[in-house]
Parts: sequence; C-alpha cells; structure tokens
Amino acid sequence: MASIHSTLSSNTLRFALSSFPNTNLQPPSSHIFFSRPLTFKGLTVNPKSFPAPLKASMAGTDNVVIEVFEQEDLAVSLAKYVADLSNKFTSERGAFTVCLSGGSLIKYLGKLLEPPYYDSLEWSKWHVFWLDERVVPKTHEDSNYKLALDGLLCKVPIPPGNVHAINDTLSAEGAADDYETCLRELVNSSVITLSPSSGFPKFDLVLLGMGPDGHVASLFPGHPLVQENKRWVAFIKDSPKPPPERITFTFPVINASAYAALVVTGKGKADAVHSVLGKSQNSVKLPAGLVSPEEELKWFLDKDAASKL
Ligand SMILES: O=C(O)[C@H](O)[C@@H](O)[C@H](O)[C@H](O)COP(=O)(O)O
Repeated sequence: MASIHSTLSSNTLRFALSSFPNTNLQPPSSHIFFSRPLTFKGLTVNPKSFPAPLKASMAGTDNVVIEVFEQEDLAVSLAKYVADLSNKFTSERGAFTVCLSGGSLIKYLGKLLEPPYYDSLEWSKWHVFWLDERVVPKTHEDSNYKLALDGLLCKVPIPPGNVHAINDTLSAEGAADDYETCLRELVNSSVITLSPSSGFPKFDLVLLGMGPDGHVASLFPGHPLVQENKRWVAFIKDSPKPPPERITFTFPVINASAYAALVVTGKGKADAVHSVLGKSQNSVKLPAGLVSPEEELKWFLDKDAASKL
C-alpha cells in the first residue's frame, strides 16, 4: 500500500480503486492498467505512474485484467493477446480452441492478418467455434459465421475441418442439439478438454463482445437462459437483439474456459461497463458481470466505453 501511495497521486488511486467496491490490495491478482495516458473526469492517468500490477479483487472473479485503450491501440493489444495464447496452447497441447462472438469483435481481430502474426501463428492447429450464432443460412448477412469468414477466416490457413459452424439447415432447437453433439465428439477426440472442476468443455479462449444492455453471447439480462446450468449449448427464440432465433453457449461453458476476453467499445456501452465494473454494481448482475473463466478474464475497453468508470 505504501508503495502505491508513493507512486500514484491520491486522486489517481481513488479513481482506480473506486472501480472496485470490493477492492483488496493484497492478492488475488487483478490488474488495472492503461496503455497510454488517459483523461478521466479531468484526471490524467499515466500508465507509467501505476505500479505493475496494481492488485485488486472483484467479487466472484479472482483474476481480472482491465485495460483501457486509445481506439487504435486496442486491436494491436488484442492481436498480441490472442497470439500469445495461440502460441501457449499450440506448444503445450498441439491445438488452440478459440470461440468467437458476432458484432464488432471480428473487426478488432483484423491485426492478426498483419505481421508478425499472420506468418508466425500456427493456424493449422486452430479450432474455431462460435459462442453464439444466429439461426440463419451461413450466407445470410446476419450470420456470425459469414461475418467471421469474410473478415478473418477466409484470409488465414485454418483447415476447413477445424472451423466448427452450426448446421444451418436445422431449427434453433435442432442446431443447438447438433452443436452440443459436435462439441461432445471433439471432447472424445481430445480436441476440446473438459474442466476437471466443472465437467464442462474447457475452451482455451473465448472472445466476447458486450451489448449496451450488458448481454454477452446470446445471454440477455433477465432471460431464463442466463440461469441454464446443464446444457452446453442452448437455443433462444425471443432474443431482444435481432434476429430472434439463436443458439448460445451457456454460462457454465463460458466460465469453464481457460481465458476470456471481453472487447467493449463505444459510448453506448459506458453505462453497462459502469454497472459491471463501477462503484455501484447492480444487485442483479448483468450477464457480462457473470463472466468468470478459470484462468483470466481480460477486458479490452476503449476510452468511450470506460468513460463512466
Ligand atoms: O451475435 C451477436 O449478436 C453477438 O455475439 C453479440 O453477443 C455481440 O457480441 C454483442 O452484441 C456485441 O456486439 P457489438 O460489439 O457489435 O456491439
């Protein structure tokens, strides 16, 4: 504590800690840091003035990293994060299982197509899944598969057999069942491991966006699916965000993952970010506040999304 006071102005410290009502400056290990000097409420936060790392804790989540970026730096840092995990898992176990969401996330992954990542990553060992998918044909503009295919997957040498999309000829119920069966087969063939503690599939990395209402994947605030604790993959026919019919991984699957990244940008997300990370956390947690992977959760925020912290 003394060393933190010696390196931070008290106002800056108060800002950092006010984001974490349950802050505990000892372990466990959550870090708040900034890639560049940023101004919050008239205060300039200089990354160099932060001890590395500033430790804090959040209720229910032991290992959370929150990083606030200038817009152009977010994609650079996200690419490095994904690449580091790809290197870790491909060398440790010969495969990297990564789950994508829809929305703006795909555009932020674009730096993976540039040096040094495009040539250095072991794309052939990637297995790609969707945390949630809209029940539309794969060629439809609403398809998360199409979004990822056009923006990323068609540009990298991932074997087509390692790209695990939903069966778009089935109903929402059928597609959810079929996708869960696909995951179980990949567990049997050891592509996906199982979490020893929960028995749910343990993906290496899940990449999430968050809606302005605090939803993640297709798990929306107040929807009964948020409580689903048996299924691996569930279906929804009344999604508040169109289109209404979707399939989604459930929270036990999201939270059995090793690493999770929440990529959240724009002023429209500032209230939800504040509800999840800010001082007065909602008593009823928004879905984004329930994300708690086994190893680490990292928030990639831009200044606008973090503007109410
Ligand atoms: O299929 C979907 O609708 C997404 O998976 C959804 O969960 C998305 O990730 C968020 O709504 C954030 O989207 P934006 O980043 O575009 O706001």
